[in-house]
Amino acid sequence: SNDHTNERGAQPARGEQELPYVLIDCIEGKHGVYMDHLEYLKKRFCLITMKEYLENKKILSEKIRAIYMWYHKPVIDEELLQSLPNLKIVSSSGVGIDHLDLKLLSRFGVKLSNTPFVVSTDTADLGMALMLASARRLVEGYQMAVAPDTEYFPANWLGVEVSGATLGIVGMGTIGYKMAQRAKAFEMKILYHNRNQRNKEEESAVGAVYCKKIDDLLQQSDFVMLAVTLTPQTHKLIGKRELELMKPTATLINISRGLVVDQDALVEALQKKVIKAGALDVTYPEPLPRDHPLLKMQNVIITPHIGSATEDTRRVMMREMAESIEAALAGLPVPNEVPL
Ligand SMILES: O=C(O)[C@H](O)CO
Repeated sequence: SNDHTNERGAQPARGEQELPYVLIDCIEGKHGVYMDHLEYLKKRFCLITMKEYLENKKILSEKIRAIYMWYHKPVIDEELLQSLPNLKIVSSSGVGIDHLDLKLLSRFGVKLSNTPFVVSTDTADLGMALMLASARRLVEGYQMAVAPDTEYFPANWLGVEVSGATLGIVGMGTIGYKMAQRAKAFEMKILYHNRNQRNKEEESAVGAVYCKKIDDLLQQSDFVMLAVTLTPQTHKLIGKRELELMKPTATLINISRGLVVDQDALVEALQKKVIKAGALDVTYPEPLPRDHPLLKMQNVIITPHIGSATEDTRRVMMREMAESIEAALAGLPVPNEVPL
């Protein structure tokens, strides 16, 4: 796909500036960036796939100046960094950076950028969708509606009410706050737990009440929404003890990272009805092995890590990633730079 040419398919003419070399994986197939975006990228960069890089390491290693890390690929390790002496920036898609070793990047003097804000609206929308779908049993309802022998019994097809219920948001960052804005429109009572309390204006705009202790939030919420970043502090934040603090009628919704929850403890809590239901956009691993108990439970909904998966958002993400690379290579302030 790439013969180290510029957008017109020709080697740059003498005197014409060579496009900066950017390492990218997954430019084709179902994991790839969109074809029209690829055109956009090719106008700005000389794209080198991982395969091409490995085949022509000697020629390419000094030329590559940026990595376009689309959905955690290529995997960046010490060996790769060592082989790229002129690498200036890793531009990573999405908000989460738990797939990267920040200390390693900083040791190699490589900058990092992500796309933190553009994903928030869609991810909050998905949190809402999971909460509603779980509470109103949409997946089961669909299965019942399309079953060949279906019969409708209005009296025994019951979910739980979302409006007026208490939503506990764990992690009141950009996504958490957007969740609160949506939940307000659903007339929910909103509790939140966060490292730092939001200011009074922000709290009162959405009617959110701060719980300094996560335990208070867990005990009072009908829906617990996880919207924290995965860090050593939030790793398995929700375990057996926390699940037991939740109401037996409560639902756990996870739109952050699978590892924020002790998944074995969650399976057990759902099996034993310690909590009512789970709605998960994230698990570990992803996807789960096909025989995993979470895939067989009636009270669990799982989506395939699609928080930011709308066409519009993914397009903005791709563009922002390219802009961060251009800025870094031009020595300009890098939009969405992650401090290392
Ligand atoms: O962090 C994000 O933005 C998504 O989960 C994809 O990595």
